[in-house]
Amino acid sequence: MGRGGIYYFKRATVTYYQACLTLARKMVRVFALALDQPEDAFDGMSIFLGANGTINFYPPIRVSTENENGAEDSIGIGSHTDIQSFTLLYQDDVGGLNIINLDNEWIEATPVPGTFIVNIGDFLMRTTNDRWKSTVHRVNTNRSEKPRMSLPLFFGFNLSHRCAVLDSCIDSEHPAKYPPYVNMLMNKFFNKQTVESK
Ligand SMILES: O=C(O)CCC(=O)C(=O)O
Ligand SMILES: [Fe+2]
Repeated sequence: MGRGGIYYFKRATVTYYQACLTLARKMVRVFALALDQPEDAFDGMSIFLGANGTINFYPPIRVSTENENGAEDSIGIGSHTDIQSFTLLYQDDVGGLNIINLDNEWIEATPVPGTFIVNIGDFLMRTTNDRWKSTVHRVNTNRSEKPRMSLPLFFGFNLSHRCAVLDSCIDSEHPAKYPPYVNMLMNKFFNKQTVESK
């Protein structure tokens, strides 16, 4: 890519990122209503937020090889949940993303043109007292002919936000499972500092 290419790449990336943020800020209003909260309940938490975007590239791996343990080598992403509030995930048409459904089975998240996948993250799961579950997902080795790309935007509430389980997610059968807490990313950062300074 020449220098001009980098310029257009940056411009397209920033434009995409900003459009995702605009969409995400609209989505938190839908989420608030769905959780029986005032529409603007999350607005103030979505200002100085931690929102990271990445571009994931999965090269095609046509030849299957074994590592020293006899297991098949893989290049993908192991099963995990995203830690922020939610993820807006664009994937191209190659496929390979799997999620665990409510029956605890791995299923394909088959690409649907013109759509995003929305993965609930751990932070929103805690905020909703586990009413909304963070999605366990993984990406398999790309065995297709062509490279795969995905663009996740991990949308988190304000890093300093001290958040409690929403009152609308608590009742006599569902007492609050979590004490008030500061945004997890911040906690993670502090924990890391503490461990490293020991
Ligand atoms: O590539 C994908 O479809 C998912 C990527 C992902 O799970 C992640 O970056 O956290
Ligand atoms: Fe993920």
